[in-house]
Amino acid sequence: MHSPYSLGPPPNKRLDGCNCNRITSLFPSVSITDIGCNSHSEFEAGNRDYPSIPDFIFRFLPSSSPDFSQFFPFQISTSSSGEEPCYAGVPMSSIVEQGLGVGDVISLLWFKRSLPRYCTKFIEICIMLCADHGPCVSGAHNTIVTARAWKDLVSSLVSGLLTIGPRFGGAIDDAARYFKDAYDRGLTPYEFVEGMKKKGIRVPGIGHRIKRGDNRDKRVELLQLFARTNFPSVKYMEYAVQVETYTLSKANNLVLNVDGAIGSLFLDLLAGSGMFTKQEIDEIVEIGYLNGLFVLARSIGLIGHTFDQKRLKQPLYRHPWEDVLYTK
Ligand SMILES: CC(=O)SCCNC(=O)CCNC(=O)[C@H](O)C(C)(C)COP(=O)(O)OP(=O)(O)OC[C@H]1O[C@@H](n2cnc3c(N)ncnc32)[C@H](O)[C@@H]1OP(=O)(O)O
Repeated sequence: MHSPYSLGPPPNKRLDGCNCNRITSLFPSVSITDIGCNSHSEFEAGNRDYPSIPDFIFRFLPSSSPDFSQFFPFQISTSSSGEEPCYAGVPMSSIVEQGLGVGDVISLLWFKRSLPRYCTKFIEICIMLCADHGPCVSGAHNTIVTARAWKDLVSSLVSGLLTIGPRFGGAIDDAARYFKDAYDRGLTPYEFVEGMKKKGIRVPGIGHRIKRGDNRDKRVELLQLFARTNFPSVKYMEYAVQVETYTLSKANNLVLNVDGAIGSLFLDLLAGSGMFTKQEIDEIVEIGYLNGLFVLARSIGLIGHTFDQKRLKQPLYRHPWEDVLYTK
């Protein structure tokens, strides 16, 4: 009787050796003749005409087989094996012909699906608005100091990126996590904020060094305007605004910051677009996809700061000693 594995085309000549022995041990129902090896003596002679394990799996094992995916520890959605690369199955030519943008590419590569245009436009606005915030913020400062030490582009870039974290640009995921949990549990802003205070945790997405209740962050306003105009629902964002109203009653610097705006609005995108199951939303929030938006965006600005320092041939940075309090 024919094994189901023997239905594929005959193996091509391969350079990576005969794996008959390993294939037959991985798949006990496969005989060496199924995969084109005529005898063990050929196998023992190290005949190189027979399929490699990946070749065998691709060509002989049905992709519906429960065994299939376990043999691919690197599972990717960018295919480079055909005539042109594909992102999550969408060929590059189609991406270009349809006039898609970087938001669409992110939706294909990160979320593995084509999202509606208002979603990909929102992603693009996040990236544009977070690309730079001047030279004085943590990331740009580090990058500038490194570039002025005449380090290369990659070193300058990563020295800035490494400052992204809970206090600077890296609070988007936590903002999404905490706002989602509080909203889904029906907590009032008072219960949420005071509960966080009892736990000794600052509310992620709230607070700014410079911005105040009477000097709002323009980026937040722009994101809110776009979402209110284009999203089917902004319930998480409205909840974050209610939290902000409460925190502003405590201190004038406790505004909804750009991390909090992106975090809450991305929850609205995930929940309102109808493109994600509840389980997928929970997984995205748990894994933490959203800080990636800030990392990607700010890389644009940090690269610009590196080029500025090199073009202007800036000398080695030395911090003014007047700032330093020398103690014993
Ligand atoms: C692009 C961006 O980087 S946006 C910022 C992303 N980060 C966050 O959202 C994390 C949460 N926020 C924070 O940690 C802060 O608000 C920061 C780091 C953003 C700004 O902090 P600063 O302006 O330096 O405020 P500072 O640390 O001096 O705090 C002032 C007071 O406000 C309180 N406070 C500040 N932020 C919060 C917050 N998110 N929740 C509750 N209380 C807060 C502090 O406890 C402090 O009060 P205390 O002195 O009685 O303890």
